[in-house]
Amino acid sequence: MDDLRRVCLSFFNDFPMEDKLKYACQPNSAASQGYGSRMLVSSQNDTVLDWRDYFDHHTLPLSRRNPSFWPHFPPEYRTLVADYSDEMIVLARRLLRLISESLGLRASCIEDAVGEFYQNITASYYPPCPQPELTLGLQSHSDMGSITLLIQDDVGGLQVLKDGEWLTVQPLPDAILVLLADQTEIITNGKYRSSVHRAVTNASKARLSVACFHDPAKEVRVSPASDLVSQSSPPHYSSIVYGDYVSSWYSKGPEGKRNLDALLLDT
Ligand SMILES: O=C(O)CCC(=O)C(=O)O
Ligand SMILES: [Fe+2]
Repeated sequence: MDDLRRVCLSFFNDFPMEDKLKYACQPNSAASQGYGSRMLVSSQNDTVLDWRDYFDHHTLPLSRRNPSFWPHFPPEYRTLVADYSDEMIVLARRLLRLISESLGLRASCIEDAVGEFYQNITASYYPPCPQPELTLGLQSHSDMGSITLLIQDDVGGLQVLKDGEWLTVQPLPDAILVLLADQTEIITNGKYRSSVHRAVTNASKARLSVACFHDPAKEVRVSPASDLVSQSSPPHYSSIVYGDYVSSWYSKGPEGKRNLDALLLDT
């Protein structure tokens, strides 16, 4: 984890901008792989940008993994990202099995509902911000997919919303933070909630985090697990094709959990 943080930080800090831009993601396409600073594609000019640069890597399934699109410096960068991807998918699966079992479901229930995992790894770099009170590093959102595994450095700035209050997640060197995401909330019919989080900036130090997302394929239709739904326990969410969920997220923006809230049924 330390090695991964080190090489990611080195890409943002040690590369001249013209070299970084050789890896630029496509400007008008949401979630394209590469280096960028603008996650949301909006037709409006008044969009508030996050105080963040990022590098997004497509890591799984292996058919999407092409390390030649990733930074070639430091030399071990690409191997470290690939190895990290392989380790994190094992952990993500284990956690989803435990979550399924904790609800009395068969262990593979959430995995079966997600189908083949689409994993992306995003390194986020938040430069020092002269007036941190005026902006956010990353606006309030919940992640779209099933489960996110996140590591951060020792600077701190990640906050999670709990009972209406923003709590700062204290950085711990060896901690992997587990953030449940929206599709797990749908599949578990709200028994597990996706976490609302954001990143704040600070005036003096740059901050790095690396998030590993695990999503369904775009064509998968996600709905509450049938074993959790009965006459006495009706579904709380309408089903949705994951690709449609992603499109709406990118076009409207997250604003906390508004995209998930739009699926809530009146029960
Ligand atoms: O930088 C962080 O700690 C949060 C990153 C995050 O939430 C994301 O990339 O979705
Ligand atoms: Fe997130």
